[in-house]
Order: sequence, then structure tokens, then C-alpha cells
Amino acid sequence: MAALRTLGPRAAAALDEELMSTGAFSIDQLMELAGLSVAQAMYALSPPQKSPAILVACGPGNNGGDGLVAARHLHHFGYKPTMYFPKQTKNELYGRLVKQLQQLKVPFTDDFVGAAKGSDWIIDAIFGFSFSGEVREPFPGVIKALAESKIPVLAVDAPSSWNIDSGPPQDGPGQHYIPAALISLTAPKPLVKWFGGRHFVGGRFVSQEMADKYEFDVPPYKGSEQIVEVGSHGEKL
Ligand SMILES: NC(=O)C1=CN([C@@H]2O[C@H](COP(=O)(O)OP(=O)(O)OC[C@H]3O[C@@H](n4cnc5c(N)ncnc54)[C@H](OP(=O)(O)O)[C@@H]3O)[C@@H](O)[C@H]2O)[C@H](O)CC1
Ligand SMILES: [K+]
Repeated sequence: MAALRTLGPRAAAALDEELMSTGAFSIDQLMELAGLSVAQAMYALSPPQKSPAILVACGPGNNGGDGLVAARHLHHFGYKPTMYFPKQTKNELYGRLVKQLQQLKVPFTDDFVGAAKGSDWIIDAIFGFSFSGEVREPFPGVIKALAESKIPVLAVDAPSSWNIDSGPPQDGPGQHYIPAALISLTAPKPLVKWFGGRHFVGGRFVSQEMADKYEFDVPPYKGSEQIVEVGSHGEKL
């Protein structure tokens, strides 16, 4: 069966702009729904009874914000999330998301490698569709640790360090990391061509009109679910 059409980084950024202007959404709303779908994908992969300890690595942009929201939902689902959020900005929304986690006594750590050792799964919410170029500090060590670790990773929107259009960095086998699972938000990005693991689509907030305009497909969400599992490259299952 045909794969879901992909959305490149420029189109994804333009869609976000339009959702938050003429679409009348706030970033808080989009991030809340994106983060909820990340938490639902984690639950579909492994429930808290089996995999309670989740390390959530958050970057400085909206991909990181999705991770902060997902962690709050994971806490309420019964998981024990730990946060690695090394590059916190003064952004007011992020401040509130962090405070909500602190009030739930969700721990924050500066030691990614140490925290990863005790984790059942890692959520990679470091970079999404606005990533480009070489990974800059403080993240190269984190990407290296992900490449060396055997702990399964759920990547949010993109495996961090992969080019959104052209996939894994050309740095040789064993150098880049390969997540066990990916949740694409709104639509898969072109990099799914190089992905081979379990793949979900989430971010259930676009109209059919918007999907037609940006030439992607709304996946077949069932009932009240915020996610759909698709094939590795976005094939409909
Ligand atoms: N419509 C949707 O589906 C929604 C998706 N959401 C999520 O938002 C991200 C995109 O968020 P954005 O804020 O545009 O960008 P990112 O989070 O991907 O990354 C931006 C930050 O990353 C830094 N960056 C970029 N490249 C590098 C690099 N090579 N090394 C280190 N750091 C890098 C960048 O830093 P600057 O220094 O350049 O500022 C940014 O800080 C999308 O993927 C979804 O996950 C929304 O939550 C809701 C709508
Ligand atoms: K990511």
C-alpha cells in the first residue's frame, strides 16, 4: 500500500506558522497535543508495568517542549520519567512546563550517561525539523552515548543528528544512533526513507484542507486515539 507523503523541513515550518496564525492555534495547544501523542506512543511500545524508568532528553526548541509535555503525561500514566534538559531558555512556556514537572517531583539530571544506565527507554526530544548542520555542544556527547547504548530509544519527529531530508549523518557505521522507534508529528519527514523501526504518526490537529494545501496525508486515526502506527517508511498498515 502507498506510504504517507512526507513533509520537508521548510514545509513543516510553514505549516506550523500557518496553524499559529490563520489557524488560530497557540503553541501551547500544539505542543500539548504533540506531547500527548508522544506519551501514547511510549505506552503502545511498552507500558509502565514493564518499562517504568524513562529518560527524557530535551533540546532547546519545540522538540524539547514536546518532551517536557510528554513527561508530564508519562508521570500520570504511571511511568517514572527523569529529565535531561541541559540548555534551558528563558521562554515563559518552557518555564511553566518545567514547573509543572517539578511540582510532580519529576527529577532533572545533568548526568545523561549516568541516568541512561538505569533507564528502560529513552525519549529523544533533542532536535526536530529545525535541526541542521553539525551537532553543537552540549549535545555531541549525548548523541555518542545514544549510539553506544543498547537502551531502546523513541525519537520525537526525527532521530536527533539525522538530516531531516537526507537521513543519517555520513560518519561511518556505529557513529550515529539508530532509534528503535519514531513518532512523526503531523506527517513523516523525508528521513523516514532510512528508518527501519516501529513508526507512529501523532499530532492530531490538522484539517484535511491544511493537509491538501501542504500535500501530506492525515493518517487513519481510530476513535479517540492520538497516534496511528504505520510502517517504517510511512506505509499504511
Ligand atoms: N506541527 C507540528 O507537528 C508541531 C511540532 N512541534 C515540534 O516542534 C519541532 C520543531 O521545533 P523548532 O523549535 O522549530 O525546532 P527544533 O526543536 O527542531 O530545534 C531548534 C533548536 O535546535 C537547535 N539546533 C538546531 N541545529 C542544531 C545543531 N546542529 N546543534 C545544536 N543545536 C541545534 C537550535 O539552536 P539555535 O542555536 O540554532 O537556536 C534551536 O534552539 C518539531 O520537530 C516538533 O517536534 C511543535 O511542538 C508543535 C507543532
Ligand atoms: K528528536
